[in-house]
Amino acid sequence: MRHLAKKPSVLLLTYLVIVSLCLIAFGVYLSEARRLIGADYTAMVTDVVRAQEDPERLRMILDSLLDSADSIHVEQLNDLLWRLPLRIQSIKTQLARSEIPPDQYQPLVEELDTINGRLPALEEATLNVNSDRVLTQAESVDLLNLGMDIEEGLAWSYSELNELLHRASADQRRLMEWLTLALAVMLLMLVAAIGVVLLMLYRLNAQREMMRRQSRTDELTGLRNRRRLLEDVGHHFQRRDRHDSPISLLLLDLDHFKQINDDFGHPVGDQVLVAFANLLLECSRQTDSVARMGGEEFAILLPFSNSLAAQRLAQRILAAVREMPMPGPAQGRRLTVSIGVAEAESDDDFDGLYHRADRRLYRAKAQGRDRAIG
Ligand SMILES: Nc1nc2c(ncn2[C@@H]2O[C@H](COP(=O)(O)OP(=O)(O)OP(=O)(O)O)[C@@H](O)[C@H]2O)c(=O)[nH]1
Repeated sequence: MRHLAKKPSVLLLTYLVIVSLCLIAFGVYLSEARRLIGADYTAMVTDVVRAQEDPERLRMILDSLLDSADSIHVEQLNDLLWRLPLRIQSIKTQLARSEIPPDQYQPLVEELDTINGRLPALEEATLNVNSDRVLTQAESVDLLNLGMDIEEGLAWSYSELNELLHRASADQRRLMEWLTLALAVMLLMLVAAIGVVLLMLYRLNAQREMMRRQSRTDELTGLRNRRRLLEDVGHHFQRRDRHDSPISLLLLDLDHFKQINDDFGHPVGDQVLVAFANLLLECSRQTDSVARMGGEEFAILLPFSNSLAAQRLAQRILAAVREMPMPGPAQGRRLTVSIGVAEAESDDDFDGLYHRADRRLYRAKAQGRDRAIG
């Protein structure tokens, strides 16, 4: 992931590939789903099951007719002969509209057409049958043979058709299952792709935020650096202009810090700087901006504080530094700080305020250090 995050072009490419796959899969799903919606096998199966009763009924009617040439049997036969072509035509139409490949049902259709073509012969053979005219033995055998041929043809066609429809229906169900699975996988991929992109955005954002924080933080002490202090200054001076509230600045410089470095080494000097930074945070308020300006020079910007409040803070810091426990080898060494204090005048900008505080810091050094001049 970290590896990928370094290569936005690879990420973009990966994302595009995933999205393209999703779109292709979705397109296939749409076309297949549309194709399948047209095939209503349930209705066809119902029709065929009903049609399967026809050959049985034909056999029964013919048996009855050969037993007794009653006009009711002739009527029943005529009714069936009228319905059979309609049924055959309806099934052919439904097959033509279905998604079943024609080569699979063509032999059945041909058989049904043949049967359809033989129905008039059956009708003709029973045309003159009535209670006054009994069929001869030869006529009865012909009628029976013709009837059995038709009956067997119908039974075979409908049974094959029934099986074909069940196969097609099972294929349809299987395809729907695959399509549903494909859709689920596609959605998962989409969700994963979006997740990856969001995660990357989050990481990028976190990195940018960390870099922004680092660029405005002093690495050693964790205090604000000069850049961050100048940002705060802009903000506080704007507020001062709106509300006419005072702003003061403390510039602090550790006394003879070079000596600490020389006597105990640079790492101990670093520890002293960190301890001093913590002390400044403890002495100041949340709203104050405590910054390390560089080396052993620090600044505290005090919004809503006049010179008197700033002097009081400076005195507190002077006292606290004198008492500050020194790290490890420097224990027992006394640390002091010199402070320049200034309050912004009404037409002051930050440069003016800074220079006044800096001149006073210089004077504090010149007058023997370990003091604040305001
Ligand atoms: N340990 C440490 N020392 C630093 C760092 N930055 C600056 N210094 C040292 O701070 C010392 C500053 O010395 P000077 O400018 O002579 O000031 P000083 O010794 O404090 O004397 P006065 O300011 O005149 O009281 C130098 O020795 C720098 O090397 C830092 O990050 N860590």
